[in-house]
Amino acid sequence: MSGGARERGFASEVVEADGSYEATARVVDPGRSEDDRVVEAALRPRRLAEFPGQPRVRDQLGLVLEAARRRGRPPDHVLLSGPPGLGKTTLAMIVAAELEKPLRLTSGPAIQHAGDLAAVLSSLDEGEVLFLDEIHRMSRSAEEMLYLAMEDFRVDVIVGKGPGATAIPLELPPFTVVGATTRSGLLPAPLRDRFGFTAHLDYYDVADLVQILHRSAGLLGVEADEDGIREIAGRSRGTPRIANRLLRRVRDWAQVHGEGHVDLAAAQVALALFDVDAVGLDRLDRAVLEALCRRFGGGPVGLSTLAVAVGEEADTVETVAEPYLVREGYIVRTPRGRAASPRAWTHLGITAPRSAPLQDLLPVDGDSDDTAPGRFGG
Ligand SMILES: Nc1ncnc2c1ncn2[C@@H]1O[C@H](COP(=O)(O)OP(=O)(O)OP(=O)(O)O)[C@@H](O)[C@H]1O
Repeated sequence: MSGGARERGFASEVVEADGSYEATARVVDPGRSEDDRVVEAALRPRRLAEFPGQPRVRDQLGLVLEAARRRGRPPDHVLLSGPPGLGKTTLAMIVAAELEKPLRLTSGPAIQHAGDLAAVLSSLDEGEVLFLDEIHRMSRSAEEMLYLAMEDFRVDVIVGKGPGATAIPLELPPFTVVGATTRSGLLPAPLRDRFGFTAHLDYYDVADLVQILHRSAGLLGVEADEDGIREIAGRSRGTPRIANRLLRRVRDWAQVHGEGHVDLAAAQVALALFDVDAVGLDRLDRAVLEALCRRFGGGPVGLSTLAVAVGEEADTVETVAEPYLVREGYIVRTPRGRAASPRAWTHLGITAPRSAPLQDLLPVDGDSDDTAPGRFGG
């Protein structure tokens, strides 16, 4: 996000300070790496009509924006939720482009004090779009200031300290907030209520990813055939960011080992080289499944024991491998630990022992956030 902002020279840009987009060696990581940062700016669809997938969100957002345009007023504030890499930043940019207004970008972690937010809000021009990424990570004091600003287009600037402090109201021109979050459950209700339009982005199905990959291949000048694109789409975990990244790795392979043409064979060999299997699992994912099935008879086994078995930190297993494995139904989180589901045994090509715990285990309630268990129509 911030790299793209810099390239476009937006007037106010706040770079996220928490390292949440830091580079990662995992080719199937849904987070943004440094390498992605550069390429993503070029691959983002610019208008709603060019945005493949998420048809409901696209139609609803299109209606909200068109109505606002006809009224000549800024639209309601927009909240976009969903896992990383599905297009929240892209849609925020599209909102501004469709309204033909500038976009300001900042993020929750960058707004730690109400004063930080006041500075951004007071510099907005009429109709501008303010993109607040990771909005659930804003400080409480900034959140309270945002309620007022979103509802009444006003901020109270506190002058002075202690008993002598006074609040000076500052009128703001009407503007639109586009908030993005991977954890909508963490947003306080009063903040959520200020958004007139809320959309949840879901994982993409393979057909949508195929469309996205064809478009990206065109923009990158990569020759790619349908079978090659399909193969990449099927391994992309329902996530456009991962799809675009895998396409670049297959293109690299094709350029070094062939004529640069992305076809089925190139996709299969290149993605095997990068340890991404036919359904998008990587080495860590498979290590977790192998340990669970081969060493612990399918579980249930505690997270820390499982982590030791795969030689990783418990936190890494829980936050990096587990969300996708749970979402796709390979493992189940139970009150007594992690258990392999029938899909895990099938994927490893092992027959589950009769004693394997399959049906009698219930998932733990309240485990989910926007990044874990969901649906992937791949
Ligand atoms: N529907 C789509 N069509 C084409 N490309 C897409 C689509 N959605 C996302 N992308 C591409 O995927 C990449 C990641 O998208 P984006 O940065 O908008 O995701 P995000 O949801 O904001 O992620 P994060 O939560 O990490 O900020 C970009 O290169 C973008 O162009």
